[in-house]
Amino acid sequence: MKAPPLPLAEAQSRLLALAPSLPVEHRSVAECLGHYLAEDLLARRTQPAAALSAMDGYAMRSADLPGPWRVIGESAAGHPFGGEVGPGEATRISTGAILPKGADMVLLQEDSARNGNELSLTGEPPQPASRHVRAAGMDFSSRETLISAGSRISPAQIALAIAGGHSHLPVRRRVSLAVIDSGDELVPPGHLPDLHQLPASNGPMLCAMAASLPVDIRHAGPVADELAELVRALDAANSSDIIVTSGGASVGDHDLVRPALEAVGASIDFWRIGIKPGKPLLVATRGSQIILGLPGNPASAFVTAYLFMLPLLRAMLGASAPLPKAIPARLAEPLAQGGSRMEFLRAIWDGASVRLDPLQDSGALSPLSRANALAVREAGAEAKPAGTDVPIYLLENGGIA
Ligand SMILES: Nc1nc2c(c(=O)[nH]1)N[C@H]1C(S)=C(S)[C@@H](COP(=O)(O)OP(=O)(O)OC[C@H]3O[C@@H](n4cnc5c(N)ncnc54)[C@H](O)[C@@H]3O)O[C@H]1N2
Ligand code: MOO
Repeated sequence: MKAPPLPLAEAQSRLLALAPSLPVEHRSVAECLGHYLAEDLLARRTQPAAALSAMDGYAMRSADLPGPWRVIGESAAGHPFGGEVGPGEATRISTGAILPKGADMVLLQEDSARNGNELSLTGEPPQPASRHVRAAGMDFSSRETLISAGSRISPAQIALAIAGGHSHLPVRRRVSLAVIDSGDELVPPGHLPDLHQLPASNGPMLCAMAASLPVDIRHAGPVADELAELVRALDAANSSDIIVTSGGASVGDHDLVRPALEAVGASIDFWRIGIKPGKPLLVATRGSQIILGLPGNPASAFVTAYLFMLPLLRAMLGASAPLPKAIPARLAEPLAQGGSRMEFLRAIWDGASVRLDPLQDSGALSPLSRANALAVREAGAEAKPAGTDVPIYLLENGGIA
């Protein structure tokens, strides 16, 4: 008897359990954007290393308020004042410059008047007195954890790592991914198809979804619906960490992904999951290689890539949270009751509410390209009135990782 389709969460955890842990390498910080940090990153220095001024003005002792003061020198960024500020004394100070010894306050130049070296208060003194002073260690202290292992490295984190004294970061090596289009009806992109044909669009879409991750991608096909052809394509991708096929995953006479996987000695981990679109998803392994057989319908391929291919890549790259996160969103219109599978409906989120695309056929690309969210309808869910919250997955930039 055929096994029933696996529930989504179970299928995802079975796939992620297969993800091998890739070796760690030390990569130049500037080349780490989009990688995941392999170990906690500790600060090698304190920032600011000493108390700094946050404004242009004068540094003095708050005990000497309301002045006047005598200006005895200057502390500029990169050129600290060598002496000490005593009672009734002040130094000129610029933004980012070290607060001179003895001073604990910065008076804005707009709140002061200077005549030669005589300085007087003309506006309000800072409240509290330390308002324009950045304390030593305000940002971070030496040995503090700057970025946790498993975080995806962002532009701000590149800056933080550099400020923390790092030139290289520990990250996993790049993943190699082979994407194969399969189907007799497919013609390569750019070729004008006959009536019985269509351009192979899934492969380039899947490559584009993964492109912003540190992944080396090879694209092959379209491969004909012949066992020998598929076997040749799978063998040609032998050295890739992951193979992703699309099409031929279902039960038709020409759906050859399963027999081809068996022919190359791969073992099927699971086949068919309880989601719509995307039911015929197939997961297999050949040694340490993981093979994802995605369904051929474009929306099915997209949804399974979003829920399985990208999380698998993230997990292999060391992400602490590889699965996408849903947020609640208010329905702009009523939602009909659910069917037997959990659904991922192509939807538009406008920042206030979510509206389903009227065309939900898994063979249609136009709703997928309009969508900026996938709205979830649980299996067997009751009909919901407008205004109810449903979980949605935001497709940032159309679903790139
Ligand atoms: N009797 C049944 N029929 C089907 C079932 C089922 O359970 N019983 N499942 C349906 C579901 S659900 C899906 S999803 C599809 C998926 O089937 P396959 O993975 O075998 O995909 P194909 O049949 O090869 O193709 C489906 C559709 O997608 C087009 N396609 C395929 N590859 C590409 C590509 N690279 N780029 C663009 N378009 C592609 C293909 O031309 C077909 O139109 O099966 C249902 N059937
Ligand atoms: O699950 Mo299929 O993916 O409904 O179209």
